[in-house]
Amino acid sequence: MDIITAPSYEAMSEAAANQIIDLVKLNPHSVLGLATGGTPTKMYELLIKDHLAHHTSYKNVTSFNLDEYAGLKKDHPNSYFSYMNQTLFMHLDIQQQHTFIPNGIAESLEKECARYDQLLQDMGPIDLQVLGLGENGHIGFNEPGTSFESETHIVRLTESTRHANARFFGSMDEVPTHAVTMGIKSIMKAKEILLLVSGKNKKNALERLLDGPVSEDFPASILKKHPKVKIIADKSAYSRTNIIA
Ligand SMILES: O=P(O)(O)OC[C@H]1O[C@](O)(CO)[C@@H](O)[C@@H]1O
Repeated sequence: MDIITAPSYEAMSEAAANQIIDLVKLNPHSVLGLATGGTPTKMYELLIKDHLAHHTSYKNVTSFNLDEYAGLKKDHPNSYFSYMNQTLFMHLDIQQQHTFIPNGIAESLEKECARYDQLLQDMGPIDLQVLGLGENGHIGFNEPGTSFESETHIVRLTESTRHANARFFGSMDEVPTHAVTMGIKSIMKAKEILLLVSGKNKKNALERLLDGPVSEDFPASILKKHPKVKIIADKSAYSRTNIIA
């Protein structure tokens, strides 16, 4: 794993956006794995800015999102479908039919998981997977204890994850209890992984990732086994090195 420290959240986001822009310019048919949450929002803003200023085109790009809450309609303001549309897709020339997000209101979530795995198999592998890091080490919605062999599956969210995400909802009661997420095995199939870590509340998780053992108790630790992982952390999340992005 390579780790780069950026002096600020903005610099971290810029380094991440540049990596995506370079990839899409090099291969306009790239398959991107995308994350939601607070961490990548600035990166998405910078992708839009670049698209408007320099016309980087996404019309042949395919994207797969990591996860979606179970039980939220697509047009719910807190669904990851809404998040992706508003934060990124509607501002780019990406084709909606090339953007994939698990359907959290499918009649059978089990069948939805199988459908998503099939799509990943048919259209993958993902060229670049963007990840955020949960305070408890989750990646996607793969909570501690998830099998490293997992593919897309339904998860019961931990109280700590629901609590961390309650800031996006009116109250804790409104935060869904379950989600559909790409599994660890699916994430590990990506050719390249970009893990973004920002803020002091992620400091312990990042230290545990770097110093701790590879264990299902801490899902992100599996990234140590991937051949091509870059971590970009801002200074408040990691201050051990002075390599600047
Ligand atoms: O970027 P945040 O909001 O801290 O979230 C970290 C991770 O947690 C999730 O929001 C899932 O809980 C991921 O989508 C994200 O990558």
